[in-house]
Amino acid sequence: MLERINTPNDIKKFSLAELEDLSKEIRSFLIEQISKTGGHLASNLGVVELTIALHYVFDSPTDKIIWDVGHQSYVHKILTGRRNLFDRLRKFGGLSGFPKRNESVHDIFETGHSSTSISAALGIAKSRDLNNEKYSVISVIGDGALTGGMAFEALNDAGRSKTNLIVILNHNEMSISKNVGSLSLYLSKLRTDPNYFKLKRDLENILNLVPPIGKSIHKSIEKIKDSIKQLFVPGMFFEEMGFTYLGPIDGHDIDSLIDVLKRAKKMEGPIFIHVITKKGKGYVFAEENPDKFHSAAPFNIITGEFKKKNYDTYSDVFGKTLTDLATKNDKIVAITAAMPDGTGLSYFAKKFPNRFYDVGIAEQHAATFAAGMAINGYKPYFAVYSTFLQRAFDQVIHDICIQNLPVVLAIDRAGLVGEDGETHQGVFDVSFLRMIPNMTIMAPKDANEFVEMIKLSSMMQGPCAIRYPKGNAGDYDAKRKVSFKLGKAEVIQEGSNVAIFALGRMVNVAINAIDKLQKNSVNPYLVNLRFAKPLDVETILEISKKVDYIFTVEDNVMVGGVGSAILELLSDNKIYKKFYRFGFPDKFIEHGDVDSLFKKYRLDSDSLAEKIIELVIS
Ligand SMILES: Cc1ncc(C[n+]2csc(CCOP(=O)(O)OP(=O)(O)O)c2C)c(N)n1
Ligand SMILES: CC(=O)[C@@H](O)[C@H](O)COP(=O)(O)O
Ligand SMILES: [Mg+2]
Repeated sequence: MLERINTPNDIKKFSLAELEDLSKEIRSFLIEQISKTGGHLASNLGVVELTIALHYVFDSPTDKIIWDVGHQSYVHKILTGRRNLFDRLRKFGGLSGFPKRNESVHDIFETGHSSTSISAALGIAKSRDLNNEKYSVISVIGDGALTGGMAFEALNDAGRSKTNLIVILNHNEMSISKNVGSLSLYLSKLRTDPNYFKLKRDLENILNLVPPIGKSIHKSIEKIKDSIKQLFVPGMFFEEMGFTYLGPIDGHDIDSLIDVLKRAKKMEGPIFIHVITKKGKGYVFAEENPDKFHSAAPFNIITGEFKKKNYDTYSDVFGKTLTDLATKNDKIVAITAAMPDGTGLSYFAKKFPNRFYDVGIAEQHAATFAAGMAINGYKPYFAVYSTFLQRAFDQVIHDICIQNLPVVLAIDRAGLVGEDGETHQGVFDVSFLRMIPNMTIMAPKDANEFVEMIKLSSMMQGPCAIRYPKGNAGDYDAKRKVSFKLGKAEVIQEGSNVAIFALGRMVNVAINAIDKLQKNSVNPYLVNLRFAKPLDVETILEISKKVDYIFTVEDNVMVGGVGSAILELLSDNKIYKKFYRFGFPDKFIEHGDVDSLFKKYRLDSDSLAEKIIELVIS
């Protein structure tokens, strides 16, 4: 059947049985493809029927479907003519794993970070009304994404707006890990108690039988109705917020889904549809371990096994080291915004469940929550992906740094993350943290240094950030002591005439360029900066005075990065040398494997050496 689908119109004449067959075919296709490429399998398996029903009932792209986070948009991509591109899903130059407007007219709004879809949908709906146009606008949001503050801000605004808008909650009780929070408990209550739904219908029928006798009596009856509803009716929270609540609906029953979507399409005002799904549906290993198949590496379909990982990632090193430190320091607490596994904090959570906090997809709250704990004498570590820390920019300034609180930002996935692309590359943190007073920023060149940085951070009296990359941390010995001091760089190699100042992961890129440089008679000083703030002013100035050429290397955007910081320092000290910055340009970095991207942006060792040779020799 898939062969016959090139646009959503192609499914509109299908019978229910054909739609059900189609859902099976799509599931097999997803499992087959993602087992080879990797990708967000479990979330997509969970929305197969919902996506089919949406495209069956609505007319995309006239009707606008907006996917929150967008990691579950693969089925939508299959139905909108992109099936043949799945061999290159998330590969360099291939199909994106998220909605992209330049990929298809059916991708209405670009996403990647969570909890934005209701705001975007409301904006589109409001502007549609200003234009006197008629079409449906639908936001599809997961229960995990619904824990994000923006989603509440948007519900709050949309509910009183009376605007025609449909919000579909895809409720599977999972974020990446088990979903958390009181709203999640409330939703689960609605999901698991079938009496609620029946009671709602019965109650409404009974209450509607009460005849409106006289204006004031009518008012009193309405009040009584409201109080009774308040006590018993499911979805009352959403109803009270101004939405018409429909549900809960079995999200794997296409017939019911089509029915409810058709009803919603005809209704006025904001509608909230509560759809119950199973994350990983239809693939036993993903159903049993939805977290492992959330952002899955390639796997064996028959056994459900991933290639064995025989190394520690930086996240593992972080999780293990912090757990170690916390055994000796009972003030250490750990915070995540819905990423306990990705950040390595699951080690900590297992050993210290009472000192571990998963606050949901709520980075802003997490940062200020950390500040609150610090006020009371605790030492909070907020472990967060670089890209998601962007959400908490003001909280870092206003709640942590102004009060100079000893919160540690453990910034995972700093620099390129690769396959997730523009929305996820962690290439801005040095720039946006560097300008904040009181902030210290470190970046390790390897795991041994990383362990020292974590230890140092546990003793710091003010805010600090450690940024480290995704992936293999290489060999390390947690017990090996690295000579290390706050604000001091490491001079790896003495040289003449040329200096290279490199930060974090890029130090090794520079080390690997040395051979080629020396073969071409370029003998540089090589400095591992370790600190992007405060800079090691003494070492940088001393070496800079001795050379004619200065190169800085970082895996951050060049705008405002550590290269800019050194340039400012030299200028302030009236040292004017030939200066060249290696880093990411002033553009968003697309998806692809990290090696290809480093090559494209000429940040691999060969490109580095070639450029330096070109500038110094010619
Ligand atoms: C601001 C932000 N923080 C964290 C993430 C990482 N993240 C991606 S998907 C996800 C869980 C989403 O859960 P849900 O919305 O319920 O979708 P499901 O995968 O269950 O279908 C998380 C935490 C993100 N994309 N954006
Ligand atoms: C969609 C999203 O934001 C996450 O699922 C992210 O893709 C996870 O990235 P990692 O695979 O690096 O943990
Ligand atoms: Mg979910």
